[in-house]
Amino acid sequence: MSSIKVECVVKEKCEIGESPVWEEKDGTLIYVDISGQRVSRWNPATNKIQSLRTEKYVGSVVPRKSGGYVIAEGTRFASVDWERQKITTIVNLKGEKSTNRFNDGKVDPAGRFFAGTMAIEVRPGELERKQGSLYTLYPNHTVVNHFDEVDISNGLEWSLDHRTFYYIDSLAYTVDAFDYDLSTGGISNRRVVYKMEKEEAIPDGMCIDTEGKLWVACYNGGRVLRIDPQTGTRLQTVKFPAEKITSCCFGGKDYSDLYVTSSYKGMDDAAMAKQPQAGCIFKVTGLGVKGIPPYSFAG
Ligand SMILES: O=C(O)[C@H](O)[C@@H](O)[C@H](O)[C@H](O)CO
Ligand SMILES: [Zn+2]
Repeated sequence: MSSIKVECVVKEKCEIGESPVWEEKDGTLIYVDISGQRVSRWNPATNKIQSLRTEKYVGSVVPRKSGGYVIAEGTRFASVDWERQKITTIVNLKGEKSTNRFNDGKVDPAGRFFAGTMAIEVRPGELERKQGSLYTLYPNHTVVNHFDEVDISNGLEWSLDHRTFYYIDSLAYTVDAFDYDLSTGGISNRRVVYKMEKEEAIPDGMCIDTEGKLWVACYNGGRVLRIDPQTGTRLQTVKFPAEKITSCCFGGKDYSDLYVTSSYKGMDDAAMAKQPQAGCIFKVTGLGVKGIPPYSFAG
């Protein structure tokens, strides 16, 4: 039995930390602070953080094959030239309400950037329902809207054989699956693969391990679950000293550490005093499983 250790490694807090991605070539972790409006890059070797301010709320950041990053920010996809610290619009969403914003996103195994939207929250979890959509930015910069009526578009992942797309609309309290057509990026045949239990609260970001199991961040649940999407069962629970756990990714040597983001937005002084590490990024070691390298946007 391995011994699991949870440690707060990024102490500079995020209001809403999200979208962690491990960069193998530099040994760095990129992530966003959604409402803090920044994209950040943390180097564990030096413990230095570089940040770039965004104009609007930034839902997610992904690596780009040609260098730099792509972000889903406000209602646009934009490229980030990290060297020059410059953000440039790739495409603005057409027909998206200005009261919406991008949330979580991830690149598929063919280099397409999937990201969804939601209404801007009045307070965490309080928002106009069914306003969001799921989009894909293709490498040729066309944008496809897959479906709308989403409450809070969140975690995305692909099965190891690339034939299934996993997706979370948070307020459905489920993890869903679609058949995935890797050649076109098309999705079909939606079904539920996991239903959250009450104390697991709101499903948020997620990632996959090399055994095809999903790690699901539980917002207001202070935990990450390992679930088996084949059987719909929970295999493991890892708890954190912060309730608002937002997302996770594998990283570090051989992708054997789990990096977990969190949020302190909406917490009062009493809650902050009880959870002084809310907003940190945690590292979980000793899980005995590994993740897979992230994909990069191909356009
Ligand atoms: O982290 C995210 O994906 C959203 O941007 C957050 O705002 C929370 O999910 C939300 O507040 C939960 O209700
Ligand atoms: Zn999220």
